[in-house]
Amino acid sequence: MACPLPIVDLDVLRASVDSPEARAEAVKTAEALIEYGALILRDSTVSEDANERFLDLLEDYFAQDEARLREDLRPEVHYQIGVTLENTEKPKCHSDDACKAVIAALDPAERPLDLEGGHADPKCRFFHRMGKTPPTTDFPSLRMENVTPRAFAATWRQSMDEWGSQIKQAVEGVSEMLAIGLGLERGTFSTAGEYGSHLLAPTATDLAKYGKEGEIFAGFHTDLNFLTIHGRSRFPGLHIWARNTGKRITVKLPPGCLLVQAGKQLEHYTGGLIQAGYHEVVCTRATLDALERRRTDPATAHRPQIRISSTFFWHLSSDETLSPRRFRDETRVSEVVQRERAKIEVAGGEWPDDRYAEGMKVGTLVQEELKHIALFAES
Ligand SMILES: O=C(O)CCC(=O)C(=O)O
Ligand SMILES: [Fe+2]
Repeated sequence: MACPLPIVDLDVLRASVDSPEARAEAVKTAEALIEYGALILRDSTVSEDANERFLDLLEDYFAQDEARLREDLRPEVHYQIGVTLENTEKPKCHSDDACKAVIAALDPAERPLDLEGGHADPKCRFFHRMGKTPPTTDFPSLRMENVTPRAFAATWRQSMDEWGSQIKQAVEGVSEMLAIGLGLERGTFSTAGEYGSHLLAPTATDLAKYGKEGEIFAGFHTDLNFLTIHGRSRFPGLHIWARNTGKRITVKLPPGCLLVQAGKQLEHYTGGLIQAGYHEVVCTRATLDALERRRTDPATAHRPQIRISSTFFWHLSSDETLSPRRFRDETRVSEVVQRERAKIEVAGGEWPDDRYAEGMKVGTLVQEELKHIALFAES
């Protein structure tokens, strides 16, 4: 299916938060996340050149020898900083009956590529933390210094922070538009995420090794954070599923645009009004065409054949308490929320008020989810 995702313009909100146009963009943001679990974002403060520089840096980093990459592994903190190598992170569906049921309910032609093999993903990752340290916390293991790779010591931090802070600001803008669109105070989510353990989290897939049509780079999954934002990748392959249509959507980002997706923290916060979006990354014909262009263009032929995603995971603060009941109470007069409730009721369904635990801390949710994806070793 071609890309039907709504395009939301953050510049409109920045120009004047009280204008009718800003209000319309805010409603569009909430509706897009309810309907598709994703949206395309325009934000003129995010520079495409900065994304390109970031992609170049990460290609060079992941082109290093494995021995050099291993210096940056931190399994003792569940890989939550530094590098994760290929075949470590597992797509959550392996260990989750609810996820398997989602796949079973899809039309066979719209299902993700087969996960039955139970393999971990061939993608690698680098985690660079971008959160503020909370003054007190029940989750002290989150206080960690970032890893600076040896060969890039002079410039790494500055380069990561340059791109990371641009997309962090963009995704915080989306959290504000979402709050307004849901009828909440503008700062509801941005304040709840003030001490979030935000992560710049690019993935890297070796296309020389895994560039075969049908290869799964990242198996069908949802993200465990609140909102995910991605800059453009040089290689297509990301598919998402909208909750209501059950159709696989091939994501095509127009130049200068970003992709935003809903994660598990947002799903829990809203008691399931917004659901974390399922997605996968696979090697398609289009991925291989992009690889062929890269191999044959003299300007890029010498560059590493590695697919980098410029991904950022925006979190709520770990000590924040999730209360779907409070959300329900605070949105009783929200037009968007009530319209959605009515739709569910007309369809004979019920609002899933008690499916999500009341009073769970965000940090606990994260730890539960990390166990599912094989990164959280019990100690
Ligand atoms: O590689 C991508 O484009 C997205 C990766 C992804 O889904 C993730 O990192 O959670
Ligand atoms: Fe993801």
